[in-house]
Amino acid sequence: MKNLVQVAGIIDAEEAKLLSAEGVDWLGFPLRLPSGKDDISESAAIKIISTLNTPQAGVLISYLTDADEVSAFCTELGVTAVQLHGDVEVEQLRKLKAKRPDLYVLKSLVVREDNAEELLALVDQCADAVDMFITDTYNPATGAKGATGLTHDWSVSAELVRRSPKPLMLAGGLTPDNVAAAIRQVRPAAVDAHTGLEGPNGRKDLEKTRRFVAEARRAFNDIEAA
Ligand SMILES: O=C(O)c1ccccc1NCC(=O)[C@H](O)[C@H](O)COP(=O)(O)O
Repeated sequence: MKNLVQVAGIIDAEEAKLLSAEGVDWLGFPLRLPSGKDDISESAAIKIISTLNTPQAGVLISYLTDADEVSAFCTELGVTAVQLHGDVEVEQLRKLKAKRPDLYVLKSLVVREDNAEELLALVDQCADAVDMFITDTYNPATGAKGATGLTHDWSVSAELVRRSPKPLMLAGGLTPDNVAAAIRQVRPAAVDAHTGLEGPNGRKDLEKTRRFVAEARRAFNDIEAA
């Protein structure tokens, strides 16, 4: 799996249609968030996911940590990929892969000021139990681990790419203006954006999405050719 573009935080069918038309590969649905403030209902997400055609896919973004619960929720939603954003134990990751070999499992690595060594150790520990890692940015002011709109030190993500035997998706504060530079520095297999593609009304903006996809594709091509 490489050169993939994901956009997260889908709020309705109209937004999903816009993203699909602009060539976004994976659509991320954050659901059952600890805040209790999901942007979309589960029934609306199920409807949208049922309209997506392979290789396009819907991805559950979740803080669930129990393999059985994750598996059941993925079945309910009809997703083939799940992004685990919580502190999931490696045993649960192994259990999930054993139970659901059909499910593409992404494990988040949330980058803080001083946790690079911890994340490198996590990669060593979990790599056999996941299909992909995703780096994201911690916001110390709010405690948020996702959709912060903040970039992190990309040299940490680049080091994680070099260390990981599994592909890595880069997220955290990516926009049409910085995604190409991020790809050139980090050399990830995939990129993801959420708030950086929103307009003032909080919906994904057509021009930002179009530019993000074009810039990402161009940079992926460049690093492949180099
Ligand atoms: O997208 C969310 O609403 C979300 C909420 C809580 C945890 C994770 C979440 N999303 C994970 C993602 O893949 C986001 O796109 C990622 O955090 C990047 O967001 P942004 O920095 O706004 O581009």
